[in-house]
Order: sequence, then structure tokens, then C-alpha cells
Amino acid sequence: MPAVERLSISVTPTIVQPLYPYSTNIDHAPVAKKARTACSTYDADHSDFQYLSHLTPSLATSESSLTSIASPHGGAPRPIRARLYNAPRKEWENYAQEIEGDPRRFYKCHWPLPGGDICLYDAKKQAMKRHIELTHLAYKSHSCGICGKSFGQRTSLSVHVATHTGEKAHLCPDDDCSKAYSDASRLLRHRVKVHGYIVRKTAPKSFAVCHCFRLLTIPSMAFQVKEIPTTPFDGQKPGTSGLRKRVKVFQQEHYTENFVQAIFDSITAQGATLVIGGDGRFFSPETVQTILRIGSANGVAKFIVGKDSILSTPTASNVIRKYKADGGILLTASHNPGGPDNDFGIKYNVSNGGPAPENVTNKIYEKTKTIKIYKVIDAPPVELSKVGDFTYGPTKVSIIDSVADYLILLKEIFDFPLIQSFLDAHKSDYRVLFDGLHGVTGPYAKEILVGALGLPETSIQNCVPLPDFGGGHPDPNLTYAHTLVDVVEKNGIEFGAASDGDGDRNMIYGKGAFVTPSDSVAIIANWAHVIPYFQKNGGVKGLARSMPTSKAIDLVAQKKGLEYFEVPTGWKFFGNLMDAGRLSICGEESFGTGSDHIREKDGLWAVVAWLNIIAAANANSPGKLIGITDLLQAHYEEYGRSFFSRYDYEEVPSEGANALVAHINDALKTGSLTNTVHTSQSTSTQFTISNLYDFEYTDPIDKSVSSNQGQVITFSDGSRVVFRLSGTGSQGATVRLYVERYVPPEAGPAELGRDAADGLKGLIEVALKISKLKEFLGRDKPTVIT
Ligand SMILES: O=P(O)(O)OC[C@H]1O[C@H](O)[C@H](O)[C@@H](O)[C@@H]1O
Repeated sequence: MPAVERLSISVTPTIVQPLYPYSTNIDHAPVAKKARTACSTYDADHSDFQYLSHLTPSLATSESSLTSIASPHGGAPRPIRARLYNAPRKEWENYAQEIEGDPRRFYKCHWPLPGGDICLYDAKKQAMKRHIELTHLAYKSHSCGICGKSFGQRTSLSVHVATHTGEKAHLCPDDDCSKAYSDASRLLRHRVKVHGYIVRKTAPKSFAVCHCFRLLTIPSMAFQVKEIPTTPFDGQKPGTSGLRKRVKVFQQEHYTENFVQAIFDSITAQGATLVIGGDGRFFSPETVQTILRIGSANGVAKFIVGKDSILSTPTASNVIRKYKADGGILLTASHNPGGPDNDFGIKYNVSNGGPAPENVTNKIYEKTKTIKIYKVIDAPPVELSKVGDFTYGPTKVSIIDSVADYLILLKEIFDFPLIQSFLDAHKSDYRVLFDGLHGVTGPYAKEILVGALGLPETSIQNCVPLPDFGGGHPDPNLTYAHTLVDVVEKNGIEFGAASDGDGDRNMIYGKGAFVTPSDSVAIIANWAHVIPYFQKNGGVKGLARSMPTSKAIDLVAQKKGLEYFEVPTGWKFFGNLMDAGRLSICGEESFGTGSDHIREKDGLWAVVAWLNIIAAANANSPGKLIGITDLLQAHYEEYGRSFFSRYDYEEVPSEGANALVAHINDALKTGSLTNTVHTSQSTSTQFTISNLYDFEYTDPIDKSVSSNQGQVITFSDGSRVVFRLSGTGSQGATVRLYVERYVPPEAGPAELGRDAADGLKGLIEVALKISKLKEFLGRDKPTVIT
């Protein structure tokens, strides 16, 4: 160690002590004050200060003199710090007492508080000394050699001294980075942000505020974890999008707890940050508290929770991504009805913000089959209606209101000024109506459409989220979103839209113009160049759809020379492609549309995308007002039209549904139907079966294989029919029949503009006959046609 030049210091040394005697009635304000009255010696033995000298104030405040202070390590002069030890060394002991018989050898603080209380903070000896000296005695024993300002902690002094000297002693250790900072915390922030440095998570601690208003760290051991014995329930297998059952099923003793514990048993819960949200449906608040109790007992470090247990599914995905959480638990049964006699659901999302892939959901299911205990901590419930940061046992809980974050996200994606100027210019001839169906999107829609885009309050309806969705079925299709359809038709509204319970689905419906989800995603992909997000991100990378969705988007991809994918039903199958940078826009026939801005489909994203496209189309058409019908027609004339419809047979007996599947499988195996010709009675059209197969998907990124994803029958004219069992029902089985028939642009406007039901009539008849669906299901008609 090089010799250190020692200078003498003549600063008036500081003793810091309370002005007032400590009485039981003492107010805390006086103890925060200090008096400088006596001298003490400079403590040069401390490792950080060993090369420092006593300084005179004049020397210390003159910049030239600073350079004359030798650094023990050579190079630039060291910062000037003076550490004055000026407290009566043992004074803290007057207020601390070793806890008798404590194996940890802890001390308890007996500092008298206002109102006759005593502090009672407990800690090891050194921590107790620091607590009493800094908190109660308010010693500031680290003084700046330049200006004399005192600090309670050495690190605070170092940061302060750097403001005089300009020294940036904290160098970034990452390769090729020359950044330096005056304090360690700034350096850490830089490394996390710029170099993706991952901060090691420490074991969870809990925090409490002492009577003296100081934040205290309390060892997690202070909270007792209880293990509750339980036995497995049958059928806790997550479906297409989480576990969905009747509320009454979830309300059975241990049922919800088992599933929640199975989630924590399948992930790394210790030290994790998790998001909790959902559509606010009946039984959500209770389940949030269950998750907090079990999650905390399993070592979760932090929960980010939607205010009033509400976070739309797309927002939850955004929050997971934005706050770099490890995952999220969403309480939603999406578009299924809510209320005490209806549905509830729990879904796990992973750190990319998307639904858990099958390897995770399978693991959760396996855990539910062998569960023997679940863990809980005993803590009072968290107040879910107050935004802010709280402690819950050893876990931090942040209650957030996510509307602002979501608006910021959409403003970064779309051309809000363009949309707003279009809507302003067409207040009377281009009206908008959004129906929230009393789902979760109401507050978001209000902020975006009324707040940001300046539309009148009358342009939103049913936008107050209700736990039972007002008794409705919050699914944005022609059957269940009749509140929208009726008002749009009655008032001749040019642009209508609706979203579902948890805000990830959408329907676009203008006066006399229903946009099928398959067409919607194809049109958005075709117009993506007018959406700033895609411009900023180097254009569209790839397109995708779920298997039963019409092939309209494939035609856009082919024309634009883009890669495109056909994946099984379920948004989770898009995630890997997006993460790999190969997919930008995708959609599903089940009213899901979205992009890689998050990892869920996004109802309001689709609505604003359409408004953006309409505003852009009109900006190029000064003479004529372009509406939804014009965009559809133009698309069909360019690409041809994929007539598409879906028939749903909801809540049919499972035996009948399974028999139907077995019947088609039989034909698939034996080839008995291949090349057979079928004639529609009503249209006399002939359809020849060219192929039958069970859809299987191999993920191009992780090579995982998903089988039995729907039975497909193709015909020689390019039409196809798909049979698939729903994975989101909560009772019995739901069979879906999807039909698609392509008509090329050359067919002309009359043929392209036909009513979908009319254009598909013959094909549907043939599909029903081949499958013997009516016989197996005992149903003459579907419950829903879209
Ligand atoms: O399985 P189904 O009832 O047909 O539902 C299918 C749909 O379920 C959920 O809504 C998923 O989020 C969608 O990605 C999927 O398309």
C-alpha cells in the first residue's frame, strides 16, 4: 500500500446529538435536529478512508489543492471524505437490551415513543446499534470535509462528496462500455437497462413501519407458514386457456387452493414477481386473497395486483412485460358468463406475457393429481381498492391501476392524431359505438375513445365492469353482442365494436357490415403500413392464424412475400414465433386479433387498428367517405373472399361429442370417405372430398408437437370443413363446426358480395350429412352461428 499523505484538519468537529432529553412524550421532530458542539478525532482507520488525510477547510474547498492529495493507488486524486466519529460510543446501549434466551442473539430496542409506546424493533447487535444511532439518536457521524454537511451513512457521504469533486468512481465492468457513475445505484440501473444485467434476487423480507416512521426490515421467519392437508380433485386440467369451471366448483373447500398451490409447485415461486389480474368476475376478490396467502407462503417476493382485482388480459400481458415480472395469474373465464351460478377461471401466464405453453400447463395438471398439502400464511386481507405499495407477510404487494399504462402503449402503436382529426372532421357522418358488454374493457375504452380521441360519452355503452356482466354473455359475436348490433342497426351507426369479458376479443360491426375475425386480421395485415408501430419496427415480419381460421391472411402474406404460419387453436401457440421475431400480426376466428406488442390477443388494439386504417384510407380519399363496407369490398376485389362461418353446439352430452369424433376418426383411418362425392340438396352443388386429417402441429421454434387439434375435411374445389371440440367450456362438451369456401376475385362483385350464410349453404348441408352431427348430438340447430 503506498504511503498516504496525511494533512491536518481543523474543521470544527461535529457531535450530533438530540437537542432534547428523551422523555416519553418526545416528539420526533426535535430528535432529527443536530447540534455541533464538541470535538472528536478523525477516524482514519476505516478501510474506505485509510488513504484520506485530515483536511483544512481551505484546502478542501480549493480545487487546485484537491489535486495535491495523493491517491494511494496512483492516478486521479481520491475524493475527499472526512469521517468524524463524534458520538458517545456506548450511548445506544442505553436503549437496547439483549433478548434473553434468543438463539439468534437478538437485541430489542426500548426507545420511548410518543404516547408511551416503545419501539421494540429487534435485530442483531450491530444492526441494533445502527438502528438506534441513526433512527433515534439521529447521529450523522459522516461529515463532508469540504462543506461540513453530515450524513448518517458512509455511502451517502460518498455520493455527496462526488458532487464536489465530480469523481465517478463506479466504472461499468461490462465489455466495451466506458460509462462511469458517482454512485453504485446509478451504475446498477445502467447495467440493468443497457446490458440486461439480472439482479440476483434475495430471500424475501418483509417490511413494516416503526412507530418512529422508519421503514424496518423484518426477517421472513416472523410469519408463520401453515401447511394445510388436502387431497386431489379430479379434472383440474387447464383447457385452451386455463382452468374453467362453474363458480360453485371453485368454491368447494380446498379446490381453488389446490390449483393455486399446483401452479406454485410448477414454477420457481421463491423470490418471484407475479402479476394478478382478471376480468373482475364473481369470486375474483376472494381468489386474489387466496393467491396472496398461498403465494406469500411459497416465497413470492412481490405481487403486482390490479385494483379491485381487475386487469384486462391484454393489460396483464403488458404489465408482465413492462415490469419484467416472472409471470401472472389471471382470474377469468374470458367470454363465458359470470355470477354465482356461472363460470370462473384461473390461467397462468409466463414471463413473456403470454399464456403458459403446454409443458407448463401439463406440469400444473400433474401436480394437481398428487397434491397433499398447500401452504398459507396468516395475514389480514389486502385492501384491493387502494392503489399503492403494501406489505403482506414477507411479500410486497403493489396495487396498480393499469389504464394509464395501456393508453401509453396504444399511443405508441397507433397514429392517434390522424384518428382524432378524422373523427373530429366526421362527427356527424362517422359515428362510433363501443360496447364493453359490462366486461373489463369499459374503463380502458372510456380513457381511449372519450378521453384521448375526444369522442362523446354516447359513443360507449355497457362500460361499467360488473361481476356478472349484467347477466349477459360477454362474448362479442352476432348472437351475444346483440346490444351492440341492435343499436348499430337501429341508429345506422357507421362504426361499431365490442369486446369480451376480459378484453382480449373483439368484434367489428358497422351498419350492415359484419367483419368476420378472419377477414379482420387479413385486412389489418394488408394495411399494416399505416400503423406507426410496424413502421417503427422495420415492417411486418410474419403473419399467422389458428388452423380453423379462414385462409384470407395467407393470401395477404403470399402477396406481400411474408412468412406465414398455421397453428392450433389457442393464443399460446403464437408466443414462440413472436419471441423469435418471426411473427408480427395474427388472429383467430374466435374473435381474437393482435400483434407482437404483447403476448395476448387484444380487443381494443383491434378496434383502434381499424380506426387507424379507416382514418388513413380517408386521408387518401378526399371526395368519398370510406367505411367498413368499402374496405371489405376492396379487399375481396384484390384477394378474393373466403366465405367463413362457425356453428357452435354448446353444452351437448360428452358421449355424443366423443361419438362424433370417433365417427370422423374412423373415416380418417379407413379412408372410406376419400374421393366420395356429396351433393347439396338445396343448391345441387357437388363437393368431392379430397382429404381428411387430424391437425397436428410442430412448433418451429421449440419443436414441441401438439396432436389432435381438430379434424379437417378438404374438398376438391378448395373448400374445407373442420370439426373441433371446444377447450374452453365448463360443462358437458361444445362441438364447433367451421366451414370455409374460397371465391376468387374474378367471380365478380355480385358473387363476392353475397351473404355468407347464402354462400356457404351447400357446404354446410354436406358437412352435417357426412358427420351425422345431428344424430350424434341430438341437436337440430347450433346454439350460436358466427
Ligand atoms: O377452445 P374454444 O372454446 O374453441 O376457444 C378457443 C379460444 O379460447 C380462448 O379464448 C383462447 O384465448 C383463444 O386463443 C382460443 O381461440
